[in-house]
Amino acid sequence: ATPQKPAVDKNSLYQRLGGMPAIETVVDASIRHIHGDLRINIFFENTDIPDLRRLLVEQICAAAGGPCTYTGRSMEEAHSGMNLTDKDFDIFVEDLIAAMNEVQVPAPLQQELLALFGPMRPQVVGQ
Ligand code: HEM
Repeated sequence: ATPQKPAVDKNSLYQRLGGMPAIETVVDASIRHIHGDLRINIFFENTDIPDLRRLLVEQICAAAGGPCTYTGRSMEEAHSGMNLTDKDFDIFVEDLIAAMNEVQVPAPLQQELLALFGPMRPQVVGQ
């Protein structure tokens, strides 16, 4: 019989990161770093953080090849009216890296994750 296709590719970034628990750990640490960062935390003052957490987990899980569907808004819509700059984006990425270092994501996997989000810069900045 033909083996059934697995729902989640065993070699996906999702699997190599450590699945859902690992993604939740990364998102929680990232939110902590961003929230503690006086340079950008003002943007989040009216944000429902549990909501943002859920959407970030979905988005990273889906982008990494995991069994999730992102149910949030487009990046343009989510960041519209914020007028984010390249500098803001760089600070955000800096906080993500600090978070991934803290929870000990191996450097090569960090690079893979950042490669998924780097290309979103034009959809996030200047909206
Ligand atoms: C690639 C980089 C980024 C990704 C992947 C990302 C992802 C997201 C996601 C998934 C949401 C929720 C969408 C929704 O509400 O439907 C969101 C919202 C938000 N993002 Fe980002 N984001 C990025 C960069 C940034 C940066 C650089 C800032 C500010 C420095 C920022 C500030 C915010 C804020 C304040 C919200 C909440 C909006 C609200 O309260 O309605 N984001 N982001």
